[in-house]
Amino acid sequence: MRVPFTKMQGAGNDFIVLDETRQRYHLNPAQYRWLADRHFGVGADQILTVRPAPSPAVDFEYVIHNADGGEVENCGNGARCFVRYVHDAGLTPKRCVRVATRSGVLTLQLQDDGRVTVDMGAPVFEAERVPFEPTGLTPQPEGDWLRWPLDVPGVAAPVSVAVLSMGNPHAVLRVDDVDAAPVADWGPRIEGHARFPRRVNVGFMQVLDRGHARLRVYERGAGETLACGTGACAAVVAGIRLGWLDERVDVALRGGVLTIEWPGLREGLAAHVRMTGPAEPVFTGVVDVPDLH
Ligand SMILES: N[C@H](CCC[C@H](N)C(=O)O)C(=O)O
Repeated sequence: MRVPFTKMQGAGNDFIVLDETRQRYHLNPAQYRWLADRHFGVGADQILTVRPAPSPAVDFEYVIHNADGGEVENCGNGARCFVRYVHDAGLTPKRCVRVATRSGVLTLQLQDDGRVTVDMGAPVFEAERVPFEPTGLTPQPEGDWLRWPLDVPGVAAPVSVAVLSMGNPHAVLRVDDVDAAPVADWGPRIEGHARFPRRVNVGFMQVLDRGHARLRVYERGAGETLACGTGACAAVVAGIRLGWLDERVDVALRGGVLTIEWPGLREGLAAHVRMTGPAEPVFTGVVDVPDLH
């Protein structure tokens, strides 16, 4: 099947954007995996699909598939690329766009300097809504929150993780040096941990000062990416609640810098997280997607 696409990236997290506002391609997980494959397909961390608004309350539907072909609830870097795409493609004259995802509605604002600010909604802390299964673990209180001593197979001592959702699940670890962090070793062991029924995105955060952090993320369904927007949001929210960070933080990831703001300790935990960062088109193309099952 011949499918036009636009390749985009947000802080090095890269995407294939498919426009289904005029026709549906009805791709299956094997075909999404093929598209994302960096040797046999186009190559990307995620595939983002633009669909018509499902209700008058939003402008578009925003659908996300990981490189492993699975559909997921949210993608922060992708949201920035989404609004850049729909504006540049002339699908909307608006510079502020509301989109429906599987996990809720996001508001996306194109800034004059080309960056994009996304209202990512409120973080979710209830374990059962992440979802996370803490039964039998003794929480470790810190700041106004807690961490969990996760028993990671093949790792001698329990690993302290903060657990929360940005619509998608996140486990956040604090490390002294992201460059030395065991991302490739611990990432998959935690991503597939039995206490995360829907698996989890794993963030490794180094706190530089109360307004600056470095972060690497081993993403659910994609492996380590150069940046993870929801991961940056989750890491900053965790750092604020645990007493390590102030409410506005510049997060340096391997592919770029994201600014995350969350006034949750001042305005209440239901305060929304705001993320600002880049969104760039890279190239357009047409690809013949094979029949795969
Ligand atoms: N791997 C994530 C989806 C993409 C998130 C990331 N690319 C972002 O920018 O938020 C998950 O399975 O929940």
